[in-house]
Amino acid sequence: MTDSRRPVRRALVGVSDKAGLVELASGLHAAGVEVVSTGGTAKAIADAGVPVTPVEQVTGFPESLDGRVKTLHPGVHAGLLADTGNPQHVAQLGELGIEAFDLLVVNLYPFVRTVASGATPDECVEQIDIGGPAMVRAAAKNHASVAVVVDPARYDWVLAQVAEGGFTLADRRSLAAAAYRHTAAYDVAVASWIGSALAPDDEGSGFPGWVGATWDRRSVLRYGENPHQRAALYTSGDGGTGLATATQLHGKEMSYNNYVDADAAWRAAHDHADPCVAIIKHANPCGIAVSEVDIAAAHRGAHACDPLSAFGGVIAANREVSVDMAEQVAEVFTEVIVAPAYADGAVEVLTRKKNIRVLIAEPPRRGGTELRPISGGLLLQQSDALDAPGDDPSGWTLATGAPADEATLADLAFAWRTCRAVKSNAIVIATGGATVGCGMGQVNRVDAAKLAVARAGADRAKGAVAASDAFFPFPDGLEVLAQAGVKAVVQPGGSVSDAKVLAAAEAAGVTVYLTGTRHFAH
Ligand SMILES: NC(=O)c1ncn([C@@H]2O[C@H](COP(=O)(O)O)[C@@H](O)[C@H]2O)c1NC=O
Repeated sequence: MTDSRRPVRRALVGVSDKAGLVELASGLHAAGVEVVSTGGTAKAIADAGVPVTPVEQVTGFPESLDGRVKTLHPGVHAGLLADTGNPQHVAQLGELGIEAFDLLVVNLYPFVRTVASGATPDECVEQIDIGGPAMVRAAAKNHASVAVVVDPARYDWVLAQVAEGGFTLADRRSLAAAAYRHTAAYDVAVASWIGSALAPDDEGSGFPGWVGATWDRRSVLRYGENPHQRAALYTSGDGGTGLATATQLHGKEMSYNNYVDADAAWRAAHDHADPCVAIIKHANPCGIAVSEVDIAAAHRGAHACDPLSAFGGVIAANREVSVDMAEQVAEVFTEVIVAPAYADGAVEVLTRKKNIRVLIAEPPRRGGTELRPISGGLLLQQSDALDAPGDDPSGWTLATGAPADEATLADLAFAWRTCRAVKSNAIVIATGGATVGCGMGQVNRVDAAKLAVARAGADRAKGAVAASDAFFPFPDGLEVLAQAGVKAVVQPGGSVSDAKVLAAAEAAGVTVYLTGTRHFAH
C-alpha cells in the first residue's frame, strides 16, 4: 500500500518563539492553507500583511485570564482530535459547526529558560504552558489525521511537504513521536522544578523523591565495550557540556571505549589548574603531569611515567595543544587526543598519523550529581568536588616526620589531586609535578603500593612522594613505599591502625600528612 499524502487545508499556528513565523505563515497562505492563530502569533502574521484567522473566531471566546485560556475550547480540540477517516466524527463536526485542522504548529512557553534566568517562582509558574501541550498531545494522538510540528527548524521542510501535496502517514507518525518527546521533556522540567523549588520532598537530603531526565541520541557507535555489544551515545536533554558534545576534527569514528577513556582523561586533566596532560588507558592513568612552563612539558612528564602503556592511549590536555606538544604526540601511536583548542599547525602535525582521533571539547561540568545504574536501580551521588575539605594542603595535619619543604609539599599536593583519577585502591608515586608510578584498581592497598613501586622503578621511587586515596589499614602498604625510598606520603588517616602505620613511617623516616578526606574512585 502506498503511503499517500494527506493534503493540508487548515492550520492552527500558536508559537512562543516567533522565529521563521512570518515565512511559514506566508508560505502556508500561498499554498492555499487557511491559517488560524492565537493572539501574539496572529498579530505578528497580520502585521506582516499575511491573512490570518484569529482563534477567537473559532472559539467564540476572548483570550482570557492573562492568556491562561486561549485555545482550551472544543472548537479547537474537536478540530484537532476528529478522526477524519471516521464518518461519525465527520458528521458530528458538521452538527457542531466545527472545522477540522490538518496541521498544528506550536512551540511552548520558554519555561526552562525562564527558570534559568533566575525569575521569581510566580514568573516561572506563569511560564508553564497548558494550552500548548494540550494541543500538541491532541494532534499527536490524532496523527492519522493531523500533522504536528514543534520545531521551528522544520518550517522549510513543512512548506516543502505542503507544496508536495501534504504529509504522509509516516511523516505524521514521526512528527507525533517528536511531539510527545517534546511535551515529555517539558513535563520533566516542570515536575523537577516544582519538586525542588516549590514542594521539596527531599526530606532535607538534597535528593528529590523523583528524578526525571531526558536524553537525545547523538550518534550510533560501531559497537559497545565489545564487538558483540551494540551501543549509542546520548546527550542530556539540557544541552550538556564536556566530552559527549565534543567536536571531532579528524580521525575514525569514536568508539564506546574511546568515549569512556577520553572522558576519564578529560576529567583528570581538568582536576588541575596548571597546564596538565593526562594519558589514559582502560579509564586509568598511564601518566598525568602538570607544568608551569607549557603544555608540551606537561605531556613529556605524563608520557615519561609509563611509555609502554601510553602506546595506544587517550590523551587530554587542559590547555591549547601547541605544535611542540603535537610533534611529541605524533611520535607515539595515540587513539584519541582531546583539548580545548589547537595552535595553528598542531592538527596538521597530529594527523600525520592518520588514525588519531582529534577532538575539541568544552570543559567538563563541575559539581552536581552523578548517576550510576545498578541492577534494578540507580545510584545518585554528589560529584567528588575539587575543593573537598582536606584538599587544601594548608589544612593537612603533619602526623609524623619532618615538615616537607616547598617543592615536596607541591609534589604531595599534585599526587593528592591526581589520585582521584586512579581507580581504587590507588597509590600514586610522583615527583616534579608528574606521576612516576600508579598502582590502581587493586583489591588491597599493599598490592596497589607494590604496583606503584614496580611501575616507578627503584630510581624514580627513591626520594619521590606518594598519595594514597584512602587510609592504610595496616602498616604493610606504607612499608612497601618506605622500603622503595619514598620520602613523604599524604593519605586521609582515620584507620584504627593509624598509630601502627605512623610508627612504621616514623621508624623509616617517612613524613606523613593526613588530609581527613578520602578520594575513592570505583
Ligand atoms: N492558554 C492557552 O489556551 C494556550 N494555548 C496556546 N498557548 C501557548 O501560547 C503561545 C502562543 O501565544 P501567542 O500567540 O499569544 O504568542 C504558544 O506558546 C502556545 O503553546 C496557551 N498558553 C498557555 O497555556
